[in-house]
Amino acid sequence: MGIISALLSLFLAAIAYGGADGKDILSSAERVWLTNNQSRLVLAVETGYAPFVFLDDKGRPTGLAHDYLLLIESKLGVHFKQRRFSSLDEIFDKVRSGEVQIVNAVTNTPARSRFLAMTEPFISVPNVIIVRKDQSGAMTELKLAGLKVSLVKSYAVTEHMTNRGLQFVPDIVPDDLTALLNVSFGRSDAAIVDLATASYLISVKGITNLRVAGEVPFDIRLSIGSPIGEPVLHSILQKGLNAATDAERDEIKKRWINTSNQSIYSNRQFWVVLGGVLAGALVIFAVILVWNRTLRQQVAIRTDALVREKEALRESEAQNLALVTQYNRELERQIAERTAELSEVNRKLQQLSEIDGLTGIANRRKFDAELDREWRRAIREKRPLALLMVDIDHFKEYNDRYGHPEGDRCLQLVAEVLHSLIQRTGELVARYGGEEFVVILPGHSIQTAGEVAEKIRYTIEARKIPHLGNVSSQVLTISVGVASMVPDQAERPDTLLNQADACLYEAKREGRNRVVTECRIQ
Ligand SMILES: Nc1nc2c(ncn2[C@@H]2O[C@H](COP(=O)(O)OP(=O)(O)OP(=O)(O)O)[C@@H](O)[C@H]2O)c(=O)[nH]1
Repeated sequence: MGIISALLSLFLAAIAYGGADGKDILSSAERVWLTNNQSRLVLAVETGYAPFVFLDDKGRPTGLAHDYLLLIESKLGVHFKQRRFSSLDEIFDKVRSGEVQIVNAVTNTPARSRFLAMTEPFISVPNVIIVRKDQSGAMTELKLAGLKVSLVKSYAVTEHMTNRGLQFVPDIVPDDLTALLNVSFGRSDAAIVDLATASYLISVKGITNLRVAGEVPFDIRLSIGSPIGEPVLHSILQKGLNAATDAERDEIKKRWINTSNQSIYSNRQFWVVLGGVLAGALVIFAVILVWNRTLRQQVAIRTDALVREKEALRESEAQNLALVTQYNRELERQIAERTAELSEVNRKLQQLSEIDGLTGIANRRKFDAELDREWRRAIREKRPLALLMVDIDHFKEYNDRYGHPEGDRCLQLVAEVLHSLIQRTGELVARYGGEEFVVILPGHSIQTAGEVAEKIRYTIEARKIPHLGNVSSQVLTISVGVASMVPDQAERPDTLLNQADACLYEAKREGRNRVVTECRIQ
């Protein structure tokens, strides 16, 4: 039954583990043992031993030693149960009580070797001398003489340094960070801290003024410990550790220990990166230059096109303006022409409206307006205004005997005579209606007006125009009524008109062919 169980375990272990090359690094017995005991194996995880083993921001175990343990787990094809502890002393207690079987970051000492079996050290970290950057030169243990040096209490390296009879002034501090800060703030001249811890704390805490100045000949050598009573486990852990390749070890080391205490400028990778960055910058610069030039060319082309468009627009506007100006001038000329024509037409219309169509002298409308004007002027100037009223004698007889057209010619003849005799400024001859004419004589007294009237009468008679109907003389004659007065505001032009008309009536009554200047209004 025992043999069957062992074979089954071996079979299950073979199924559970599948190495990359298909070979198990453990012996069959070890694999069986591991499979049977894996559930009781507990890995102690120390939570505050940075950078070797500690908890990250999210509370997950991490660190250099933890990475080694993960690597070993991968090599062995197992996953150990974990328990967390805040101190190594606590872990040792649990090892002694059998609750912890694996301690993954522990330095071998004679005391510890009494209950822990240690693997070969998987990492050896030098203890280094840390100084401020403003302290130049390399450091050795001997050069520490006379300087104040911070060392961490109960560290093996502290015991080592104090037992060497060196002439420095020891400053014992509780932890690595205090030692580093003492140097950073000038409270100590130097600190002895392992390179991994120094590198980790300087980076994480952002301490920028420290540098590694040298080493002390005492390394930290970390091993994986297992209870002294578990030799198979010790062998398994050692085999897992042995399976780690140099490349894997280097990778873990690089991840946690910054060895670039030398100048960054001596780092080839730095120059490669710098070269790459510079080359990239050069390419970007060239691209920007080309782009810039292309943009400038495009801007120049576009600007040129815009200038040409603007010029064309300006020319077009100028042409349009010239056309509009020319058109406006032509319009203005035509308007002026039309206005002049209209003025002329209006003037002619005005004239026509004031001229008698048959005789060509002023008509009744013109006469009324002129009489009114001269009446007011006479009032203003207090001068006399005279009026002649002329009527052809027996004109009905003339028409009847010679015909109406001949009558018209007779009227035209009388008008012509009147017009030829009445020429002075302000004087006016008008056809009053039918065969009656009127003459306005501004400034004439009744006497001078009578003289003018007589001259007219005489001239007409002297023409000897045959008028057989005019029984007394057989020629065309006229009768004239004359009136003259100095008008005043109280009177109207009708007064003068009525007076002249009354005199004309008197002339007719007295036998015609005569001038009457004095009469009474009936
Ligand atoms: N041919 C012509 N005759 C006109 C015109 N206007 C008026 N007459 C005529 O003039 C005449 C006036 O006649 P009457 O008023 O009787 O006066 P008269 O014959 O001149 O008589 P007395 O004035 O008393 O001497 C009428 O026969 C009208 O027909 C006109 O434009 N042309």
